[in-house]
Amino acid sequence: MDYAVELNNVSVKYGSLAALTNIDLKVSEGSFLGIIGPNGGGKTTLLKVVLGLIETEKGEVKIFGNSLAQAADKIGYVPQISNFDRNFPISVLDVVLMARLEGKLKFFHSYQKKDLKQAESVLKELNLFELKDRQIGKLSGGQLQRVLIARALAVEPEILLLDEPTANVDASSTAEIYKLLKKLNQNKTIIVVTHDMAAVSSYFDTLACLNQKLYHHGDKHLDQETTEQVFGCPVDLIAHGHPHHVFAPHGEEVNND
Ligand SMILES: Nc1ncnc2c1ncn2[C@@H]1O[C@H](COP(=O)(O)OP(=O)(O)OP(=O)(O)O)[C@@H](O)[C@H]1O
Repeated sequence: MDYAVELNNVSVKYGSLAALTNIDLKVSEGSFLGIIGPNGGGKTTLLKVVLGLIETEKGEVKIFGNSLAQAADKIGYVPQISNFDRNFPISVLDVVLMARLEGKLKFFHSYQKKDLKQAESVLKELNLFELKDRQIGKLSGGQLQRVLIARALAVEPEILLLDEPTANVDASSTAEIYKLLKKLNQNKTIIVVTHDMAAVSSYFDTLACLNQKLYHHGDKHLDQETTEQVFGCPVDLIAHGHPHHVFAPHGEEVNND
């Protein structure tokens, strides 16, 4: 069986800094994978490797069994909101439409009717249609995050990669975004980089822990030893509570006291 995403022995260096070392990661089609790890642990780098945005020092990346070059149009990417210029004078609809042009930005290329139709359909699906003419600087954090998800969906991807999709949004928008992702997961493989431990316990079906090396990939119940290895510090520093309490699935809270 081909995996949606497969990394075999992948290493990445920035100059002399090893960002990823010997990563083996196999993500089954239909997974909802959360990637956690400390700041600077290589999470964004890993997403960029899957997108083919950075060269690996060694190793192999496959998307549905094919090379990246053959599969680039199967992947949608939602970047960290902090990397997005909110002051850019552009409307919600334009942000989503621009995704349809990427990769084919040639002279004389213009939007076709089907581009507009797809962009509008995605905006409707995400309850954003009434905001389509609004300048992106005038959106709330949660709305902007959903616009960036709409942008990624406009290319009709089979795999969706998201980098910290709830970092700048309030609790109710966070729940709304994860519910949306869960719905999208019905027909897409989803990979999310996050620091949101509550989301890990409630929404993801598998978990990967990254700190230059991949310390864990599998179910979302982490033992204390692995967590300390990954984060290099006592777990409650990062989870604000008892780790098993935090990682227990919804409705099955474990009391470690
Ligand atoms: N373009 C770059 N040039 C040089 N070093 C880089 C570059 N991008 C990232 N790094 C370094 O590589 C390491 C991994 O960075 P990366 O952004 O992948 O980590 P991360 O886990 O996503 O971090 P965070 O949780 O803080 O977003 C860090 O030490 C970072 O400083």
